[in-house]
Amino acid sequence: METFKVVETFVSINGEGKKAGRLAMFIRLKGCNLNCSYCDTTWANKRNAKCELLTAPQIVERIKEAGVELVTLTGGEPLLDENVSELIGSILMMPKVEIEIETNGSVPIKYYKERDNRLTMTMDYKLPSSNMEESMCLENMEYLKPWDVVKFVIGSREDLNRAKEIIERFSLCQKAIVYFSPVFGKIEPEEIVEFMKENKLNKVRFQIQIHKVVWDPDKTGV
Ligand SMILES: C[S@@+](CC[C@H](N)C(=O)[O-])C[C@H]1O[C@@H](n2cnc3c(N)ncnc32)[C@H](O)[C@@H]1O
Ligand SMILES: Nc1nc2[nH]cc(C(=O)O)c2c(=O)[nH]1
Ligand code: SF4
Ligand SMILES: [Mg+2]
Repeated sequence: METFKVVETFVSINGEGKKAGRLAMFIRLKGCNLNCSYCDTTWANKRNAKCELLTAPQIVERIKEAGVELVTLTGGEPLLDENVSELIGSILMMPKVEIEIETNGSVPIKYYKERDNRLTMTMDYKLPSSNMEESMCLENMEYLKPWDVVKFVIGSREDLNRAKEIIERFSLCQKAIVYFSPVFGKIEPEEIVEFMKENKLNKVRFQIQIHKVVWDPDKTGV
């Protein structure tokens, strides 16, 4: 049976996205195809990162034991694993369980177009300060569902202007739920709110990663 490279599993409150504040079981898969300037999980992307090789039924068992109703599949980049749809299918077999996938915007999401709102894509659009913008898969914008999230993680004024451009170019606020969030500690959060006010971004939601306020920002497993 296929196995998945799991660098950590833990239960915490979800600190990001539209399900923020709710208890969630986090499944973090190893490895990433990007190298964002601000990445807070570079340890999980290293070739020699320690991981467990777990089958889909083993992961499902962990979720059942934890007794949570929300699963956040993250990484690294979770959609890089060629068998990930098998894992997603197994998790969705559990009645009541919802799954949210944190994906970096560079991997096609069109393969998941037959889905309902128990499967949410929380997709980044990587802005100039990440140094990864050229890797974005723009075709993904056509496969967003109304319950999906597009997240702009902002580190500079240039990022703010670019985010606005992209929102307009792809009518993103009509297609999905849009968030602006600061690169932690890199930009005054107030500057983002001022930009939203100046530009009347009524449909954009502002968010700060909750877990970095509750715990030490460098702590893993929370
Ligand atoms: C660690 S990534 C893993 C999932 C996927 N690789 C991605 O980038 O979406 C999860 C989320 O954390 C965000 N993130 C990473 N480092 C951050 C930082 N220093 N400040 C704010 N958000 C950060 C990413 O932009 C992404 O939205
Ligand atoms: N509490 C908590 N919430 C999160 N939401 C998304 C996370 C991620 O690393 O993808 C994350 C995380 O690492 N911790
Ligand atoms: S895509 Fe996600 S995991 Fe990969 S380097 Fe960027 S923030 Fe980190
Ligand atoms: Mg995180």
